[in-house]
Amino acid sequence: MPEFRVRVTKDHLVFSAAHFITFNGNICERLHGHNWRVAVELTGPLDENSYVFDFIALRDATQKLVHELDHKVLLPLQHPTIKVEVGTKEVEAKFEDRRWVFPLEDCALLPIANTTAELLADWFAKHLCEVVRAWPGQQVKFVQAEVEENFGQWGICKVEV
Ligand SMILES: Nc1nc2c(c(=O)[nH]1)N=C([C@H](O)[C@H](O)COP(=O)(O)OP(=O)(O)OP(=O)(O)O)CN2
Repeated sequence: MPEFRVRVTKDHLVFSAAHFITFNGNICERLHGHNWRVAVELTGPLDENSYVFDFIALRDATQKLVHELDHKVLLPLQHPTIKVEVGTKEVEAKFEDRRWVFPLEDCALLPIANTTAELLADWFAKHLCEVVRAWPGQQVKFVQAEVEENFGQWGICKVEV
């Protein structure tokens, strides 16, 4: 049996956002930004339209997620050492003796452990999985999301539906 996939990537599937990650234990980056590009791919059999999944529906669902992150500060809610406290108007992030305060509306509060390209791809893939699962008649097997942090540097996550 041939394997079928659909893939969507567009010039507008890009979000400009700020973040900082930790790596190698306790090294914490300075706050900085990227123009992150997103591509998504679904694998599965063909339906009665000879589609794996409608490109348009996949594009629009991905665009909604991109919009949630665009022009935001990306903050990880499950980081072991970056502590994020969400107030009514502001968000405070602390790492060791460093502290950042942002307006609440400027933040994307993400249930992930670090804002790496890989974990952002995981966030996209899991949200798209929910969209796909709710789609009538779909038989998609895998959802893959790819996030490019800088030119040619992609984090990729593939999840089973
Ligand atoms: N596998 C991963 N490796 C790295 C990630 C990641 O998410 N997954 N992230 C980073 C940092 O966030 C870093 O900021 C990457 O940004 P980049 O601009 O590519 O790195 P530079 O500091 O070298 O910036 P230049 O503008 O290219 O000098 C690192 N690794």
